Amino acid sequence: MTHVAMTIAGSDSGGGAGIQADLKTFQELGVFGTSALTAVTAQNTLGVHGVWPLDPEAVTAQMDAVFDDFRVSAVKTGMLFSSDIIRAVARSLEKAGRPALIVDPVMIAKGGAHLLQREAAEALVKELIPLAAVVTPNIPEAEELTGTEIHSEADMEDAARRLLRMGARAAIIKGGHRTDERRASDLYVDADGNRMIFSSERIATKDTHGTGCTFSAALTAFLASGKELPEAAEGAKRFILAAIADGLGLGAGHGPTNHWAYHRLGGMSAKGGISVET
Ligand SMILES: Nc1ncnc2c1ncn2[C@@H]1O[C@H](COP(=O)(O)OP(=O)(O)OP(=O)(O)O)[C@@H](O)[C@H]1O
Ligand SMILES: Cc1ncc(COP(=O)(O)O)c(N)n1
Repeated sequence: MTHVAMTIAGSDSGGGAGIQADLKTFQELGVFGTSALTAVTAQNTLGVHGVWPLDPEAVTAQMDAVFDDFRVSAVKTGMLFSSDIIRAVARSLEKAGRPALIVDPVMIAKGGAHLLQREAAEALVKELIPLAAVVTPNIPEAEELTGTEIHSEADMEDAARRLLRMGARAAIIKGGHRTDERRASDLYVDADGNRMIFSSERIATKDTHGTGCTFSAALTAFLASGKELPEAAEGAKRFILAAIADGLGLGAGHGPTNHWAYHRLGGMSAKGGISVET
């Protein structure tokens, strides 16, 4: 059976993040990728050089066209840019019968460019988080969404539980930004009472452009192909670890990760590197 996933995200001309990272990741994991583009960015490993959002109507039309013709098993959101686009996305998802939704609340690119307008964080909380099977913020995004400061694992758990209270069925706070920590550890909680830490060694590299997009796309692909949370989260952690560890050395700035590394290393059978703590 062919599983179909959808990404609703911005285009990264540099190919390491956004819709390009998502579709490459879906393909690597054997899931047919469809998409709704929200914005075009002119971007390379050195930064974001321009952002052109699409009309919300164009986002709705893309989503409706796909939903009218395909059985989509899981949908992820990435860069949504404005509250108008967020509202359009939420309406289309409702119309489509609320498919399994992975919300990656993309806000600011590494170089500081705003991929979500400041005032749109509220729309994310009101319109999309309540529809989410899982929400996957990094530390600054979790702080912004929950109005808390995160300095420790306990702070990560508190923020994750706040996201559950906002209506998400599960939350993963990604620890990539805690560069003072020796390991890269992500905290998972869900509404069924599970709490886990997925952790790996922290690879010393500057090539981490698109790690968040790639992680959430892998999570989406595993969910689309029938895995349950939290097993899908463990798979996504393995995928991103392989992609970071087997870097490509492209570009002069923060280079992309290697989307084909996981497959090449033998997929889920490549057990090394990850620890799961409950
Ligand atoms: N240097 C690293 N070594 C190993 N794993 C990492 C490293 N940096 C990030 N990760 C992992 O990559 C995934 C994405 O995490 P991160 O917190 O970097 O997301 P993000 O901030 O959304 O991405 P980006 O910084 O590219 O915007 C998480 O599973 C995180 O633990
Ligand atoms: C179009 C687009 N979407 C998202 C990100 C952030 O990417 P990430 O947080 O995965 O590095 C990006 N740089 N560009």
